[in-house]
Amino acid sequence: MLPTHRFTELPAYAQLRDHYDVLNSRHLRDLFAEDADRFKKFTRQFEDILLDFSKNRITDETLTLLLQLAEQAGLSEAIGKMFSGDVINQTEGRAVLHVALRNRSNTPILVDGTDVMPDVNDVLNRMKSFTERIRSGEWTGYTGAAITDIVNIGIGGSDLGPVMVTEALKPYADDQKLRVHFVSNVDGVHIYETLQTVRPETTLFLIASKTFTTQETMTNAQTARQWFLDNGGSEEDIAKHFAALSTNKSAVEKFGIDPANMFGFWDWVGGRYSLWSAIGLSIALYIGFDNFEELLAGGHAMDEHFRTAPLDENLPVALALVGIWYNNFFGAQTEAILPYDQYMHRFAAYFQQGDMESNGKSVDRNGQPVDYQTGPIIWGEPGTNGQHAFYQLIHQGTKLIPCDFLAPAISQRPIGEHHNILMANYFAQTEALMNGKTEEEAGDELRKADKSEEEIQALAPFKAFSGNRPTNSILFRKLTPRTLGSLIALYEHKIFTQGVIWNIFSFDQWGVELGKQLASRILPELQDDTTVNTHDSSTNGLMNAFKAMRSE
Ligand SMILES: O=P(O)(O)OC[C@H]1O[C@@H](O)[C@@H](O)[C@@H](O)[C@@H]1O
Repeated sequence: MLPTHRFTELPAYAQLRDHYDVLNSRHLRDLFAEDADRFKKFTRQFEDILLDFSKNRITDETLTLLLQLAEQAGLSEAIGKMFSGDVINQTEGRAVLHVALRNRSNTPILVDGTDVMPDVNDVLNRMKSFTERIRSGEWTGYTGAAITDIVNIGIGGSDLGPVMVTEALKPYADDQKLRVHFVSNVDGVHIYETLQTVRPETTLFLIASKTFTTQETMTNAQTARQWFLDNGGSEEDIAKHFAALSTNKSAVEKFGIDPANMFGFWDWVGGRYSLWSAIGLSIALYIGFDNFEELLAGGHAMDEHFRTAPLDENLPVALALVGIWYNNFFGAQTEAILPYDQYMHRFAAYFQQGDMESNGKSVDRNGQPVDYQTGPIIWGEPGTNGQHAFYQLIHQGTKLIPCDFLAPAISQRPIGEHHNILMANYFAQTEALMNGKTEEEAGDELRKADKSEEEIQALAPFKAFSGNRPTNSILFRKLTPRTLGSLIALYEHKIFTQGVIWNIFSFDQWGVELGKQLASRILPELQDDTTVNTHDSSTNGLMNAFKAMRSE
C-alpha cells in the first residue's frame, strides 16, 4: 500500500502558493541575468542524457520547496514500494513491476513471496530463440518460405509502445528484410490496408493483448485468421503463422493458437508499461534481440538512477516537480513533448497514453474527490514540423504551455547540413520562448527596415513576444536502443512521481470501461433496422439517423 496524504495540506504546498505569488511576476530573462550559474544549477546528467531545466520559472527556493513537497508526499517510500513488488495498484490489487521486466541485474523481486525473475527470464529466453529462428529464416511458413512480414494486432498499450519504438529504432533494423506492420483500429480499413501489402505464406501475425478479450483486437485477429484460411493457409498451418502475446492462456488456446507460440506476461505489468514484456516481441523481431536487450538495459539503468539517486539529483523527479509547478500553481493545462528527431515521431503519442491514462484521475487514494488539478493533457509533434503549425500559439497565445524539447547530438542519418539546421532550430526555439522580444526591440527592428514611425507604432505590438515561456531541454548523444530505453523510463518515472505527489492511483484505468460497456450494449441494436428508443434523445436520434443513411 502507498502512503496517503492530502496534497493541498502538505506544508510545502502552502509555501509554494506564497512563493508563486512572488515568482509569477518575475521574467526568465531577469532570472538568468541575476544568476550566472543557472545552467549549472538546473541541469542534471544521466549517462548520455543531459536535462536542462534552467529555462523554467524557478529559483533555488522553488526547487527546495518542490523537493520538500516530494518528501512530504512520501516519494522515497513509494519508490521503494514499487521496486519491492508491493501491491501499489490497490484498486486492482496488483503490484506494479515493469521494472522487473528490465531488471538486468536479476536481483530477486518478490510478489507474494515468490521471485518473479525466473519467469521473466524464461519468457525472455523464449523470445530470444523465437526471434533468432524467425530472423535467420530457420522458421518457415506453410510453403517452406521464410517469414518476411510481421503484423502486430493490438491496441492501446499493446500497440503504441511497439509502434513508437520500432519507428524510433528503424536504423537498427537496417541489417535485415523483416517488415513490421501494426493493426490497431477496429475500423476495417486498418486491417484491409495492411492485408493488401502482405502474403499469407510469409506473414507472421502477433496477436497482442494482455487480456485477450479486447473487442478491437479480437475482431482484427479473427479477420486476419479468416483471411489466412481464405488465401491458401489451412487450420494446421495456423501454428506457423500466429503467435499470441498475452496474460490469458485459456483465451489464447480457445482462439486456436498453439500454446508453444504463446509468450506470456503477468497482471503486474500495466498495458501502457508493457513494451518491455512479451508485448515487445515485434520490436525484438524488427531490431534483433541484442538491440532489444540494450533497450531493456537502458530502462534498467534509469530505474537504478531513479531508485538510488538523491531526489535533488534525480532526473525523473526534476521533470515531475517542474510539471507540478506549472500544473498546480500556474494553472497550465497541457504539456507539449517536442522531439527534434523524426524517428521519434510517435513519442508524444506514446506518452499520451502513458501519462493521460495513468494520471487522468479525479479521486485521490483516500477515495475522495480531488480539489486540485491532476494529470496534464499531453500532446506534441516532431520539430521542426510543429514550428510551422502550432508554435504560433506557444509563442504568442494566451495559454501557458510548458514544453519538453528533445534532441540527439548525433543524427542517425547525417546528410549535409541537415542536422545543424535542425539543431539551430532546436536551440533557437527555447531561447525565443524564454527571452521573447519586447515591443521596443520589435520597433527597433522595424526602424532598421525603414518603416515610418506610424507603421512602427501600428505593427510593434503584433511583432512582440512576451517570452517567459518555460521549456525543458533534453539533449542526448544519439538515439541508440539503450538511450531510448532510458528516455522512456525517464518519462515513466516522472508520471509515477507525479501520481504519488497528487495522491492518486496511477496504474488503474477504470475510465476506459464505461464506453466499452455501452458499445457492447449498442452493437446488437445496430444489427437490424428497428427504430431505437432505449437511450436519450440524442443517442436514439443519431442511431436512427445512421440506420436511415446506411439503407438509402
Ligand atoms: O492489451 P489489451 O488487454 O488488449 O488492452 C489494450 C488496452 O485496452 C484499453 O482499454 C486500456 O485498458 C489500455 O490500458 C490497454 O492497453
